[in-house]
Amino acid sequence: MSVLSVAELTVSTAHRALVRGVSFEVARGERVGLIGESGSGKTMTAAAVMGLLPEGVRATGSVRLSGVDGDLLRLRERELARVRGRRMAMVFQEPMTALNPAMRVGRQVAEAMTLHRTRTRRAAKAAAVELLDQVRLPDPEITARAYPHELSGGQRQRVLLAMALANDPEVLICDEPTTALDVTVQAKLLKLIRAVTEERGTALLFITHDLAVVADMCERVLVMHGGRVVDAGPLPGLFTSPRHPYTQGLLAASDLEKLDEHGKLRTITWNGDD
Ligand SMILES: Nc1ncnc2c1ncn2[C@@H]1O[C@H](COP(=O)(O)OP(=O)(O)OP(=O)(O)O)[C@@H](O)[C@H]1O
Repeated sequence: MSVLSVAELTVSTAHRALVRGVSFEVARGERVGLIGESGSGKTMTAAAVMGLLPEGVRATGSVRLSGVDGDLLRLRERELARVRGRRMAMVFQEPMTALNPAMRVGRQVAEAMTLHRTRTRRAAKAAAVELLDQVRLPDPEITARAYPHELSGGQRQRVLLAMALANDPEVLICDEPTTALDVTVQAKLLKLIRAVTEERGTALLFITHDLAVVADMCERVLVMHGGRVVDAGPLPGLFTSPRHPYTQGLLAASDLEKLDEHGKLRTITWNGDD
C-alpha cells in the first residue's frame, strides 16, 4: 500500500516550469531514490511534497499521504503545518541553517514533539535524550545540552535526523543529507538512516546525485531530467541493465566498472573495505 502518492506534479514560477508532470508512489517502509543532475528538479519535487516551496513558486497536481484527508497541495498552511514534521519530515543538506543556533539541541528535538503535542514537555525532554541515543550520538545527556556550533557536521546531521524522527513520521525525505560531510562520516550517517528507517518501517525518499549512494540505500529509483521523471525502476536492475539513454549516460559518467556481483556501485571506498 502506498503511503505517499504524487500525481502529475508540476512546479512553476511565473516564467517557467521547474518540475513537469511528475508522478510516483512510495510504499510503506520503501526506500526510493530520486536522482538526476543538478537543476533537474529533485529539490523542487521534495519541496512541493513538503509544502515548502520558495516565494513565487507554485505547484499543481496532487500529493496524497496515507491517513491525511485530501490533497496536501490544497491544504491551508495551518493544516499543512500539522502534517509536516509529524507525518512526514525532511532532513536537509546543510544542518546549520535548519537548526536554531541559540537553542540547545536537546530542546530543539523536544520541541519537535511538543509542537505537535505528541508528548508532554517533561516526556519530550526524556524522549529527546533517547532519540539522540538512537541516532548514536555519544553521551546523549551531555549532547542534549550542547549548542549546534559545539557539534561536528556529522553530529548536527544526526540531531536533525533525531528531530525528523521525533514524531515517528510515515515518510522521511532526505535531500543530499551527506553531501557536506567527509566520506567516512557520510558512510556512517547513511548506514544510520538506513537502519533507523528500517527499524521503524519509515518510507524514505532519498535525493542524491550520487549513484553509489542510491545503489546502497534504495530499493527503487526515479531518474529526473529537465523537470521530468525520465526513467524509474527497481535496483539494482535499473543500474545493471539500464534501458533509457539518459540513465545509460548517467551511469557511463559514473563508474560502471565498479558494479560488484550484487549490482552495487562501488565508487565509495572505506579504507578499501566496507
Ligand atoms: N527559488 C527558486 N526560484 C525559482 N527557480 C528556482 C528556485 N530554486 C531553484 N530554482 C530552479 O528550479 C530548477 C530545479 O532546481 P532543483 O533545486 O529542484 O534541482 P535539483 O535537481 O535539486 O538540483 P541540485 O542537485 O543542484 O540541488 C532549476 O532550474 C533551478 O534553477
